[in-house]
Formats: sequence, structure tokens, C-alpha cells
Amino acid sequence: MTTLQNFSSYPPFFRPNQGVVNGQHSLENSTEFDSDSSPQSEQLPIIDFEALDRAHLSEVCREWGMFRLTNHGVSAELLSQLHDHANKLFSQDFESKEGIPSTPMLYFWGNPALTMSANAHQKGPRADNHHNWLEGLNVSLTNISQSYCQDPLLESFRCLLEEYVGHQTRLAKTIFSDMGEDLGLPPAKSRSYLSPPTGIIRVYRYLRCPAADRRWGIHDHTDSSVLSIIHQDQVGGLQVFKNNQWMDVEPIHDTLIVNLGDMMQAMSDDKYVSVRHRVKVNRVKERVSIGYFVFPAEDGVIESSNYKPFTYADFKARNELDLKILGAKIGLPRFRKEQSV
Ligand SMILES: O=C(O)CCC(=O)C(=O)O
Ligand SMILES: [Fe+2]
Repeated sequence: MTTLQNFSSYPPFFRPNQGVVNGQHSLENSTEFDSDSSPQSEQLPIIDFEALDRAHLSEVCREWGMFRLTNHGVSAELLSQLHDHANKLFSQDFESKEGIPSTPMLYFWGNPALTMSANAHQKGPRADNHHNWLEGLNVSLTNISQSYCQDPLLESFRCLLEEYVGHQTRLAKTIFSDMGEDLGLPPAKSRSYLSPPTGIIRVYRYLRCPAADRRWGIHDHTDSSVLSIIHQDQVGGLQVFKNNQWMDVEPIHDTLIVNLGDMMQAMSDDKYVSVRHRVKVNRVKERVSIGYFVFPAEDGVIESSNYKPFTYADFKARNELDLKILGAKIGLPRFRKEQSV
């Protein structure tokens, strides 16, 4: 539960009156933006996992690139336990969180590290005061089995995450296989196009922000993944860009949100959409979400008619370079046959 007065769990940068960068408060000199979403004209489509309808899935992937998954087989109890543990971990003092041994869960705050799945979609150099208003734990699935023998809370959270990853892998494989059938991807290719062992989990806590109208939890972006699967708590804040407007993705506890990433768009030759989305922050409430991101095998060559052949390793390296030089991810346009940037 949130204690309004106590900010000892917050990274100092996010404590009221403390976000000072180069002598300037992080909330100064920032223009207010319009974070309001337009009235909902449409509902996010629903895909029932127990009765997967390939024609409907196909349509939703082409038109939306995001859907709500129901009947996914992840118990409401597991989801609640994950959120309870995440809340407990995040409410510890900042110093304790910084001291978490970084394998398998790496603690971070502000902008995610360059190798992470998603990078801000904004133009121009990244300003110091451009932090995403969040902290998180990044779990690389290659070492998720390494136990935290010394710390019971971390260890039981890790075990829950391991169980959760089993479900996410099951869901991603089935959904991807249906997408592959819809797109006519050659089965041999499909195997290198989805590599569950190299996926990641990110557990985020979006922090309360006094200037919620001038800061983002996560800026407008597309994911670099093949698929991303998000479970959010009841606070809300996730938005998706559809029909030239932003719409809220309403929290519903026993559902998951699936979105397609850049790799899926490339594999589908632009038939499917890597969807733009972002997360708002809140003045009075923290928000916790758990994201699962699955990628292609690093060295699997993605072949399509709109893009030059490239691997996920090439894509990552190019994004890292663009972030360093331009302060922004360019992403897929870099790999188009007719390069558009
Ligand atoms: O927290 C969320 O709901 C979304 C997170 C997200 O978009 C990302 O990590 O790429
Ligand atoms: Fe994302």
C-alpha cells in the first residue's frame, strides 16, 4: 500500500524537490503536453485463448497489433501473488533495492538500459530530464533459475516468476504458431523466429509524479520484440495508438495484454502492426506491471520482401548506435529495402 509521505523507497531522482540535474530541477522547463486520451470510440479486441479463432487473430494483428487475452490459463492467484511480492519488493528502501544481486534480477530506474526491449520513440537528443518515471527489475530468462538462497522474499518472487514464465512461453508459442500459419511462414524459419529461452521479464513500478501532465511512465514507443505480454494492476495508464488517437487500455485483473513488436512486423512483411503505445503516470498512485518479451534467435536471419535480410542482433546493435548518436530509436525503417531514413 502506498504511504503518501514516505519516499524512502523512491530513487532520489523521483523524490519531491530532489530531481536536480545539472543544477536544474527535473520538472522545470518542461512544457506541458496533452496527455488526455480521446473518448473511447472502440474497444481493444478480445482473443479467447481457449477458443483461438485464427481468422479473428489475423484481423486483429493486421488492424490493431494489440489485443486482450482471456482464458489464458494463468491463475488469478498466481497473478495476485506476483503483484503482492512486487509491491513488497518495491516498497523496500531504495538502498536495499540497489543492493539486490543483479543476477537474475537487475534493478534499474529511469531510462531502461540500451539492450532492453523498448526504447522511446521520440525525436531529437535525449535530455537528462527525459527519464521514464519508473523503476524496475529486469530478468533475463537465460539465468532465471539461479536462486537467491540468501533472501527469502527475492527467492519466492523468483520462483513465482519462473512459474509465470512457463505460462508465458506456452502462450507465446501457441499464438505465434497461429500467426505463422496465417502468414504462411515456412516452419523451418518459424523455429528461429521465436526463441523463448532468450526472452526477458520486466517488472515495473511507475512512481507517483507531481507533474503527471508533463512526464511519462514510458514514452511513446514500439517494442523491439516479436511479442510482448503485459499484466497490469488496477491503476491504469497504458495507452495504445489507434486511428490517429490515443486510447486507454483499461485494466481487467484476469486478462493479459498482448502486443506485437517490430520483429513481428518485419517477419510479416508489414502485414501485422508493431503497435505504438505509452504509459501515463499518476499523481497519487503507483502502478505495477509485469511484462514478458520474446525475441527471435539472435542469429536467425529474418527474410521478407520489404526488408533487407537482418538478424535480431543486427537490429539491437543498430538501435543502440542510434540511441547513442541521435538519442532515439529509429528501428525498422533502418532495415527497409527502400531505406526511409
Ligand atoms: O507497463 C506497461 O503496461 C507497458 C510496458 C511497456 O510498454 C514496455 O515495457 O515496453
Ligand atoms: Fe512497450
